[in-house]
Amino acid sequence: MAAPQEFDPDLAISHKYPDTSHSYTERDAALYALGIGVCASNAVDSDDLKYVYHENGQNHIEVLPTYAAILAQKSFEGGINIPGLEYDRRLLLHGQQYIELYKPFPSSCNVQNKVCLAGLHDKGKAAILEYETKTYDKETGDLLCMNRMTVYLRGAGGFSKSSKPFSYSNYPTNQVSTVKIPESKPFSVFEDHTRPSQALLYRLSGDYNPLHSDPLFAKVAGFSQPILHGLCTLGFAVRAVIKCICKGDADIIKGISGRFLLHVYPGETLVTEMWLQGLRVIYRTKVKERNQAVLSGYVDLRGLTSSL
Ligand SMILES: CCCCCCCCCCCCC/C=C/C(=O)SCCNC(=O)CCNC(=O)[C@H](O)C(C)(C)COP(=O)(O)OP(=O)(O)OC[C@H]1O[C@@H](n2cnc3c(N)ncnc32)[C@H](O)[C@@H]1OP(=O)(O)O
Repeated sequence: MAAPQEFDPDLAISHKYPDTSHSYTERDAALYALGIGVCASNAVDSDDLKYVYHENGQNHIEVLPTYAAILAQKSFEGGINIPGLEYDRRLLLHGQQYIELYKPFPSSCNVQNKVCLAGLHDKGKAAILEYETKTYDKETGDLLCMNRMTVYLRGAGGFSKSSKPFSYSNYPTNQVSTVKIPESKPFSVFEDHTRPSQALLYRLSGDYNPLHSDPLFAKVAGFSQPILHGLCTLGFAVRAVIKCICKGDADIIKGISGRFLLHVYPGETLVTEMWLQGLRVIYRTKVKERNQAVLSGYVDLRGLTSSL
């Protein structure tokens, strides 16, 4: 058997990832919307219906801003590959997601992704990888969105060659996803229910990691049952912001950031608290049954709706 390759973080950073292309249709966008709870408790909700149905003669269905993360994840369908880094794929967790939105998404589109490794950190007990993906409309060449996905690889740290832990990032520190939760009463609170089958529905949008569907795999990964995709929880949280702060107008969202603090089990109730600070909405999502915070972050707006 060949000896494991020694991991060289500098080599990993300089590794070039190939561009990838894919297309999506209205059906993909609607399936995604259903996967993050759209219309689940009210099939005629006026804020929700436009994401799954051509209401009132609407020509196209609308695409939710968090669909940006699905566009980026398509580049990782073969799994995460970082040259020379050995890791147990069962111990991989989604740590953070950062999204910049430049244009509303067409209801169907051919897109091209350009990917690079934007960050790599040795946390001793874990390695943290940050992948930046820029997604372009292939026909017009327009940049639609940028995602930075943070992957937390339990058990894969300890690769630093000096006593100072290896840490590299190619972006400004003010874009990190940790937020200070205000001590004041939230501006708005929204409660929503995930279903026991939520992850089984959500995975059809492209993340087929068995952590979210296979009981045995989930146990080996350290969970009593399959857990919800982090991006599904993020989708629920941003829907709460769209409903309570944007008054249904998702086009006013220009940026989204979230840090996954704890796993969610499908079927649990999500309570999202929101605080308005200028054009930034700070949010925190808790699982009601366990009274534990599972996600926190912010949503940046282009402006406020006049009804607020
Ligand atoms: C494998 C095949 C896949 C194929 C599928 C195709 C797609 C592939 C690409 C997609 C990749 C995403 C896959 C999606 C997976 C999921 O959705 S998993 C579910 C969502 N995520 C979670 O449920 C994780 C919830 N969070 C936690 O459980 C914990 O926060 C943690 C991540 C385990 C960390 O906890 P802990 O080990 O106790 O950390 P600490 O001791 O507090 O901190 C250590 C350092 O790490 C930093 N850190 C902590 N948490 C995070 C985080 N969430 N994100 C980023 N960084 C984090 C922390 O700051 C510490 O650093 P220092 O401060 O420098 O010490």
